[in-house]
Amino acid sequence: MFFSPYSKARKRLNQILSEIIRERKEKRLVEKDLLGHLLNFKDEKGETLSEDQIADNITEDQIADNIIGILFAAQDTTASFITWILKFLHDDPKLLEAVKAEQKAIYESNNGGKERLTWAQTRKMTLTYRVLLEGLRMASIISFTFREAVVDVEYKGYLIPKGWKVMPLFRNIHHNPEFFSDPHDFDPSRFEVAPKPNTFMPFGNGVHACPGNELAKLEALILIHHLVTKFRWEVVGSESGIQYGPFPVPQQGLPARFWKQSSCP
Ligand code: HEM
Repeated sequence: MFFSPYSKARKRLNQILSEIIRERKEKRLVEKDLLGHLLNFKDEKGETLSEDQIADNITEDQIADNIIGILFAAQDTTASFITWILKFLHDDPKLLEAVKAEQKAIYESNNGGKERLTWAQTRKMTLTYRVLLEGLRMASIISFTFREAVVDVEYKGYLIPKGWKVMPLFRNIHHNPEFFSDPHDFDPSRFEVAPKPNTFMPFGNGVHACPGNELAKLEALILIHHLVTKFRWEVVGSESGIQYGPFPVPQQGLPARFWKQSSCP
């Protein structure tokens, strides 16, 4: 059961958050972060989520729940995504060289990294961006989601009655050769052409699509920029296969050694 260590960690996170909430309330601290927004949220009657004395614990639990939900949604997904990108680049030295060349040109135009990487530059990382999209397709970090049919739906001759749960399998869609030729090959060039609508949904779709979509890709672009311009890395003892915990990562993780460019052997 992969849930038990998570339950323990969750309890600990709940405690940490309760302490932070208590401290902020005692000191009347108004922070502008997510917790601050939830603590100071006012409904249409002007009441905050945590003002209601009777339901105080419930609302605090709900606030903690939301924070932990976002930590969970944001942290391990992005870590898993970046791990796969490093593996795919490591496994394809030619592609890695091409990505390095793209990033080196930006690095040089920033006076050898002395000036900061800009937002505009992150918008021009064409090849690196395609590597990210292909990584998201191949790894399909979130393999599926749940929805409920709110009305009777007829789909390809089948009736999905109102109230039935539906489970779209992103991984299967992303690995379907009808939509992506040779789907098990890592080939960023396939994204030179936009995929057909609703065939590429690494961040889901509709009202509950991932709000962290752009943030996760931006983090990966920034990390790759610094990594390939300043470091070299070598995977040690890589094994083929996928391990779920619950998000997919390469079997046994991706043990790797990193060197700063100046001290490369
Ligand atoms: C590579 C990284 C990420 C992947 C692959 C990913 C993927 C997804 C997917 C597939 C969903 C479900 C959408 C649906 O059911 O249709 C989702 C939901 C969500 N994600 Fe992400 N996500 C990533 C990073 C992030 C980050 C960085 C954040 C926050 C900073 C975040 C916050 C959320 C939240 C709050 C939801 C729930 C949205 C809702 O139910 O309305 N995710 N994500």
